[in-house]
Formats: sequence, structure tokens, C-alpha cells
Amino acid sequence: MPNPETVRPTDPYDAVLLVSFGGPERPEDVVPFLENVTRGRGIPRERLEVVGEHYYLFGGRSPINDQNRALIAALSADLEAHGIDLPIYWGNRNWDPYLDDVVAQMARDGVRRAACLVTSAYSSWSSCRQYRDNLEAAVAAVPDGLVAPRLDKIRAYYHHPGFVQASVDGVLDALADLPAEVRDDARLVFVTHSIPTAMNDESGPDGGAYLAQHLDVVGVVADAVQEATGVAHERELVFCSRSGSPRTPWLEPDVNDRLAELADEQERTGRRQAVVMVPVGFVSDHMEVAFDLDTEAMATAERLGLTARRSASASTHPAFVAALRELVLERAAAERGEPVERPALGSLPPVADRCPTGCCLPRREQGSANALQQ
Ligand SMILES: CC1=C(CCC(=O)O)c2cc3nc(cc4[nH]c(cc5[nH]c(cc1n2)c(C)c5CCC(=O)O)c(CCC(=O)O)c4C)C(CCC(=O)O)=C3C
Ligand SMILES: [Fe+2]
Repeated sequence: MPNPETVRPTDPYDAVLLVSFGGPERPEDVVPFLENVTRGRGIPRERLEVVGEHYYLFGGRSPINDQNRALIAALSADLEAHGIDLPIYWGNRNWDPYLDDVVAQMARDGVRRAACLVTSAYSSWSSCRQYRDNLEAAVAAVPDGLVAPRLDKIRAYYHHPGFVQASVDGVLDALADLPAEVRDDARLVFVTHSIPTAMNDESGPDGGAYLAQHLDVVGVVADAVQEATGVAHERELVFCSRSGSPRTPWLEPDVNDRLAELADEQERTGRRQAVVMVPVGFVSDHMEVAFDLDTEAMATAERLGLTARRSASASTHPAFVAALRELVLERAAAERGEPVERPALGSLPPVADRCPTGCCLPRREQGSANALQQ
């Protein structure tokens, strides 16, 4: 029995690991990065060339690594302000610093157990299970003679009040930035990363979780905005960054197609329709936000004569950073066997700390479907 006097709120953890996607930082990195991402994925070569151009447009530098550096700085400051003394490590799936290297370094530093925060808030193969598999592989790759740390992935946090608060504040700022005459009629167009419909069907313990989680949190955010403004803005969910074979179904509608429909409606009714694009599927301003929304979708809106704004992602919003701290402490308490509260807004229960077997099934199905269709 541990002496309660000596139990710290962070026990049993001695480190935090930020787990992310990774992105290129120089033009020379772009092709090898894309090769890392798409190895064995059956992504058509033309799609890779198109995506490569998105990166070159930004000088070959993805915003994601700097976003993660800023998040680590903000989280360090938050932990320190709360008297929490845990080092924060950072590792990526697809680019330097790679997870394998950082987990080996943690082993050399004597880290025994770490709480892992993933820069992805929802359940699916791409946004949850693939990261868990990456963590498992990194542990397995720790060189002989070192003791690998135990790594616990923190639950999906899309409906945590702190993440929701960040989205709500972003929407309120974007609405305030619209011309007054279109503000009250503005439509909230929530955007997330499209995935193959087969991947959505397999997501979460019972399937369909990726879409269900998004739809639920869209309602929570839009209702909170309504609470704050007194205006019931129309809300909907659309998708960006579709990839893969054109013959594999992915979640739709695409944000650009939807903007075109809204512009048609505007033309037909003569009623000016402003749009706030809310990047609810993205934790920070990844390339999908910088290119697919800020560059491409904004250009679409402008061409169609729609007034549009893009609201801020959670990024380093203090409520989001505090939520990450709370999630680490929540999991630590749960691992100590203490009863915990698991804050979660909306109608869906908190996601389990340990995903059940079969949750967000591996890509075998999609992989073979792709292979058959090409
Ligand atoms: C659900 C989801 C998230 C959100 C969860 C999370 O955040 O992890 C996400 C994030 C990201 N996706 C990213 C980049 C890419 N994703 C690709 C391809 C794919 N994404 C998929 C899904 C997701 N992706 C899927 C089903 C594919 C098809 C291939 C496969 O089945 O794996 C490709 C290949 C080219 C293309 O086909 O587009 C690239 C370059 C970056 C980095 C951006 C930056 O540099 O800032 C980030 C954060
Ligand atoms: Fe992606």
C-alpha cells in the first residue's frame, strides 16, 4: 500500500509524451515525408504530386511542427504554474523527431511510464488506433539493454469542455469579425478531415464513432455559441482533404462543393449568406487548415461571392492547454485506482481509457478494398 503522503497527483507517470503526425520543414523533406505517410497505402501518384505542391506553396514547411513546439511551451508553462513537475517529450509518426527515437531516449533517461497526448481528438484508425500501434512499435524497437517505458494513450478528448471552449471562443471571434449586416445570418460550417466511409464504419468500439463524435460536438459548440450570442446559427458538418482512390467512397460533402451549393442558394434567394468555417476536426493549424481551408476553400468562397471567415483552432488556447493537463491527472488518478470524474459534453459517454480489442479496426479491410479497386 503506498503511503498516501507520498502519492503525487501525477503518479504513476514520470513523463508526458506528445504524439503527433509530423511534417516536412524544408523542400527536400517533402517527398520523403510523403513516402513515409503513404507507404503501403495505395494513394495514387497524382494525388501525391498535388499534395506535394501544397507543401511547396508554403516553402516546403508544414506548420505542424511549429504548432507542436508552441503547444509544448504552453503546456510546460501550464504544468509549472500548477506545480506539476513532468518532462514533456515529443515524437511523430511520419517525421523527425520520430517516435522510435524519442521512446528510446525516454528509456535512456529512465522514464518508466508516460501519459501520451495525441494531437488528434477523435476515434478512428487514422486518428487513434494507428497512433496506438505506432506507440507499441516504438516500445518494441527500444534497443536491448534498456527498459522501455510503459505508454498510456490518453482518451479521445473531442468533447472535453476545454477543447469545446476553445472552438466556441474561436467561432465567437470569427462572428465578431464578420460585417454586422451578415453576422446574425452566418452559417457555421464545421470542417473535419474526410476518411474512407469504410474507416468510419469501423471506428470506435461499435463502429461509426468518427462521424457520430463530430456530429455530437458540432451541436455542443453551436448551442454554446447560440447561448452566447442569442442567435440560432445554422450548423452543419463538411469534409476536406479527401485522398485515396477516386473509386473508394470517403465522407462527404467536400467543403468546396458545399460552398458552391450555398452560393447557388444565395443567388436563388437573393439573401446574402456569410459562412464561418470551423476546423473542429483539427487540433491546430495543420497543412489541411493552412491549405485546404485558408487557401483553397477561402478562394472558392471568394470566387463564389460568399463572405467567409475561418475560426481559430484549439491550438494553444488556455482552456485547451488546461484540458490536456486535466486529462493527464485524470488518467493518473484512474491508474492509481481512484474514482475519477471524466468531463465530457454532449450525448456521448467518455471514450474508454483502454480501447477494447477490435476498436477502430486496422486497415486490412480498407487496404484490400483499395487493392481490389485499383
Ligand atoms: C483522420 C485524419 C487526420 C486527423 C487526425 C490526425 O491529426 O492525425 C489526419 C491528419 C493529418 N494528415 C496529414 C497529412 C497527410 N495525410 C494523408 C493521407 C491521409 N490522411 C487520412 C486521415 C487523417 N489525416 C487518411 C485516411 C489518409 C489516406 C492515407 C492513409 O490511409 O493513411 C497524406 C497523404 C497525401 C494525401 O493523400 O493527402 C498526407 C500528406 C497531416 C499533416 C499535415 C501537416 O503537414 O500539417 C495531418 C495532421
Ligand atoms: Fe491525413
